[in-house]
Amino acid sequence: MSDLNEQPGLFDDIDETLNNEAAEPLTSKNVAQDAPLEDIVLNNTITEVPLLEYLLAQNRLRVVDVKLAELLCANDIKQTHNQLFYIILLLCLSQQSQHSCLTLNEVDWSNPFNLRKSDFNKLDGNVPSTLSPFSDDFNVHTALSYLQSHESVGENKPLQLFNERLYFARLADYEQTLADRLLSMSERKLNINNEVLAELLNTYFPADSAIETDWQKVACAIAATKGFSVITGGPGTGKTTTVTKLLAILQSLYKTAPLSIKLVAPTGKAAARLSESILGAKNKLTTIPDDIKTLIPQSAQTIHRLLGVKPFTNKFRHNKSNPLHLDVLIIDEASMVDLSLMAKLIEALPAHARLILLGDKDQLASVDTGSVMSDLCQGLILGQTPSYSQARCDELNSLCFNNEPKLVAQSVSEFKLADCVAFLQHSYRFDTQSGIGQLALAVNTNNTGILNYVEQESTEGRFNDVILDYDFVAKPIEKLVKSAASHYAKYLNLIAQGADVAQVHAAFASYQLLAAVREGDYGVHSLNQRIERVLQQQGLITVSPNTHHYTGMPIMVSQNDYQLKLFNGDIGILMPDESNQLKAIFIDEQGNQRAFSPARLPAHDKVYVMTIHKSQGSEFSYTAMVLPPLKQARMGINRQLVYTGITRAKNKFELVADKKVLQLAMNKSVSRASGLYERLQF
Ligand SMILES: Nc1ncnc2c1ncn2[C@@H]1O[C@H](COP(=O)(O)OP(=O)(O)OP(=O)(O)O)[C@@H](O)[C@H]1O
Repeated sequence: MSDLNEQPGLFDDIDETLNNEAAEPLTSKNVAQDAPLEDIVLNNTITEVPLLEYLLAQNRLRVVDVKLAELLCANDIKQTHNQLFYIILLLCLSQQSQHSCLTLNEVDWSNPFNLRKSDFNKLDGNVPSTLSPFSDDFNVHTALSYLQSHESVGENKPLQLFNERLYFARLADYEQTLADRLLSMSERKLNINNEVLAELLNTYFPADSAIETDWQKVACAIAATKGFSVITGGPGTGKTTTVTKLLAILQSLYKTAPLSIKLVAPTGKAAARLSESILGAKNKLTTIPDDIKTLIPQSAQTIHRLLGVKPFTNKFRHNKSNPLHLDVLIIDEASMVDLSLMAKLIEALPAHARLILLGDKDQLASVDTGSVMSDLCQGLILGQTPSYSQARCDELNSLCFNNEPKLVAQSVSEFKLADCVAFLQHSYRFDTQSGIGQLALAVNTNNTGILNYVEQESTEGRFNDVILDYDFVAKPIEKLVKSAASHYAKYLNLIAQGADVAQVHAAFASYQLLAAVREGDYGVHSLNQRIERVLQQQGLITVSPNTHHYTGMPIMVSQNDYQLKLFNGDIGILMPDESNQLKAIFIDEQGNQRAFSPARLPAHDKVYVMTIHKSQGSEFSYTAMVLPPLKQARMGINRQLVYTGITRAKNKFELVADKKVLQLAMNKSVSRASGLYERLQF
């Protein structure tokens, strides 16, 4: 099965949820605190105890999972207890890897924990006699028949089945809520004058003979004619430009009663970036009349701020019974939004609202459970028309192309929302002359031909926006640390010169070193130390052994603090304030400066280097990325991770990696188990 057996904690931040959920109903994540192994009293029907002990000793399973499985199987009859117990453990494992469910027909029942017999050779004492606790003839049908008659499975029960998927009830409910609301939004009849809409589309997207199909125009037509839509595309394909034109079109259509539009993103950084991009697009788009421009908001906020966090709960001020006051909601960086947050957000929308999701379907999935964006974008292929129905093609051809049959139905889609999804396919930022764009394409499509081309062009100096350093033998890490220090010298010099906070922050954010892992020589911890040491040697910072904080230290908050309104992922820089007191100064998504004394800060880390996961939603003019050596890379490096890292770069990208690791990543695409798409099938 997919990546059920990966150990995420080793590589990424998936234990650090963006929305700090607490007090949720029963799941393996929140059922109880971990207890010592000896506290487990196993039901005497449990077989393969050495296997269980091995999984616990290897930290593959947690005691809390075992307790939960025991609890849910407490009343089972002897014959099924053992199997159900182990199935629930598999569900716990699946959820720890941020899957929404356990896909029963993908489980390898002969080796469900993906173990190697050779690993048992090193064991003393109780050696497992088998890789699987299930009998040889056990299969998905047996599993289903046991589960269907199980007292913990079903409506209003802790576990739920949907087709061949097993869920903790909470996640099944979120998925169903989301599917129902998206469908009803997409089916809502909108009162639009198609002639006026076609005219507006032609004004903002005049026919261009150089473009085969103007996908931006198609995207606008899709989003203007549906209550729910998705606009996806790679870096620089014009998502912000398109949505700005879309908002101009919508405000023109509803000129007599302007729409209340809200822009949100999952993190403060992403919201700040969206505000900046919308402002940039508004300034560039001279075809939008000024009276319409004033009706397009340019200030974005975080989803949490929009919903109104209730401190210390997992609840929001706005919900089904207290809906948001808005007509249109745009969610940028939607791939970062997890299932639970998306479901809560959708529930809080008033019945008449339109929802538009923006993002890159190929980026890393959300930190917490689910993969909503990629579920909704399943089946999109670069260079191909998405599977719109014939009726939708006719409608779009009439709105966008004066009835020219540019869009032709390819095949009948089984997906009920297929007509709501727009795919931007041409990058305006990274054309074929851009090494960054080509490298991102090579990785995203696992195309070694394009990779070879990028290598050749960058070696011969034709792609000067990409540096590929594969030379692991020559200890490139020294070079990388020195190079990072020389970049960071710029913002440190600005602090020394007393430059203003905005300038210092901008200089810091112009360069960022990303690492795929936390531990080891190529991990965040070690690299942070090394860069700090070089900066200290160069006299750019003064780190004293007695104080944890110093002038120039860049930090990233790692825990939400609702009181201070500082959130996981916020970046601050320590510098003296007007009264020469050392303060951590942050700039929020509205551009406001906020200073905190270091002692008051919530948990935070140094951030000369950040994980690729943490970099999602940000972009840096110069992005450097280091991947760990092959041995360490095998577990957690994948295509989505590397693609996300590359696409953070705006002007220059530097990769330090063993080429074999890059190839390994390109070959390994990961997906999360989810039933969202299935719930939206005809
Ligand atoms: N149709 C177009 N013709 C020419 N330039 C365009 C067009 N659409 C977008 N651009 C330009 O391409 C660049 C990227 O556009 P935009 O910021 O809208 O893309 P994006 O997909 O939102 O990018 P990001 O990767 O930052 O999310 C901008 O400079 C924009 O002005």
